[in-house]
Amino acid sequence: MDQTLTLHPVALQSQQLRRVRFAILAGGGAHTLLCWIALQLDFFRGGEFLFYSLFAGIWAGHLLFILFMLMGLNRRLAEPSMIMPLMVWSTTGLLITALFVDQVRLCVMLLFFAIVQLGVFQASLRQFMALASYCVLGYAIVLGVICVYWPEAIDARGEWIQWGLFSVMVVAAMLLASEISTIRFQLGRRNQQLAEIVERIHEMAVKDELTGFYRRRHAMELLNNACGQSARGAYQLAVVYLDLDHFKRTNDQYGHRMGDAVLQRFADVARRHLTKQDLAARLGGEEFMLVLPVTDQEEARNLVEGILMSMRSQRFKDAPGLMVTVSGGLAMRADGETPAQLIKRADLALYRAKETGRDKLIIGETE
Ligand SMILES: Nc1nc2c(ncn2[C@@H]2O[C@H](COP(=O)(O)OP(=O)(O)OP(=O)(O)O)[C@@H](O)[C@H]2O)c(=O)[nH]1
Repeated sequence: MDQTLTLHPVALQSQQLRRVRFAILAGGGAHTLLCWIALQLDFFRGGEFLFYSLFAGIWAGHLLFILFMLMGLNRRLAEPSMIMPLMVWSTTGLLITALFVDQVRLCVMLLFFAIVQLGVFQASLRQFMALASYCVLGYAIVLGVICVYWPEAIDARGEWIQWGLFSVMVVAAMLLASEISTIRFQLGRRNQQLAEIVERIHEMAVKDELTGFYRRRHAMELLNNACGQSARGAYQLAVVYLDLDHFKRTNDQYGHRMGDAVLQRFADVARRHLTKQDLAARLGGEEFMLVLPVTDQEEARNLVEGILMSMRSQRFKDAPGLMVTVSGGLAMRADGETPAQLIKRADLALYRAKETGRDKLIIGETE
């Protein structure tokens, strides 16, 4: 029965994915170029074969990520931009190559800051911390391995000093990321509050406060849509006008507040009989409209008779003698019939129900 407004951020997501794909290509390209220059300058221990084998593996990983995105498989993931796996993979690429580029190791490791900026607006602070720890520890392990296996290739003291500097820079970057993360969190909360306010204003504009049913104007728009869908053969459509009997008497005898309670009780009872596809509106005072997509007239009649019967059996604690009945007029949408004609027939049927004794449902005839 509820119509909710949902914002579908598909465009935003695809823009984000394009950005990620570009970052993979640009970042991967910069990393490859830097190591290739190192290779040309004879700084790449292991030579050409190792260089090409390593980068074939790294690029295979990058291209797998891109392929995964192009095939749309990432949309099934909780985090479609796959920022965290991507950052971990790219950092791993840096660490592996850092093992072989002796003179420009720090330059290669500095590319980590380019990797971090990829997730600056998406990853959480905890994710950043985990990635930073992985990178700093990984860098330390790389240096440890070199010290053990190729001690002659490096100046260990100088390398550890560089590692210390790098670690300090990473901590500073994490503090900045934490600031950004806090701002992002506050903005997110503000956005959430705004969305809730907009939702509430929308609810107030389209829904009646007392019963929670749609107001007349919005209900007529929804009825137009439902008529269109019914005309395209989606379903048969029943429009029902319902009116509480002798409601003025209820107000006069038991007071306006009791009258309000009766209206709310009617709404609760009707709601229990309706499904998500049905639409209920308060047209004004004690007059209501139901729009029911059904398979046939019988289904609609049974549903409305159920509401009428339930209302008959309602009792009110503050007004023990009060019995509330409801009259109704039902019209099935005929081929080519406009919403206005359909409403008119339902209203006429309601009028006849009132004229012929109330507490009953009359089916409107087709013209
Ligand atoms: N308590 C309450 N009463 C309302 C509200 N809106 C309209 N009414 C009252 O509903 C009553 C409607 O009375 P009528 O139109 O004469 O209809 P009725 O007494 O139900 O008579 P029939 O429809 O012919 O059975 C009026 O007394 C209105 O003041 C509301 O929101 N709350």
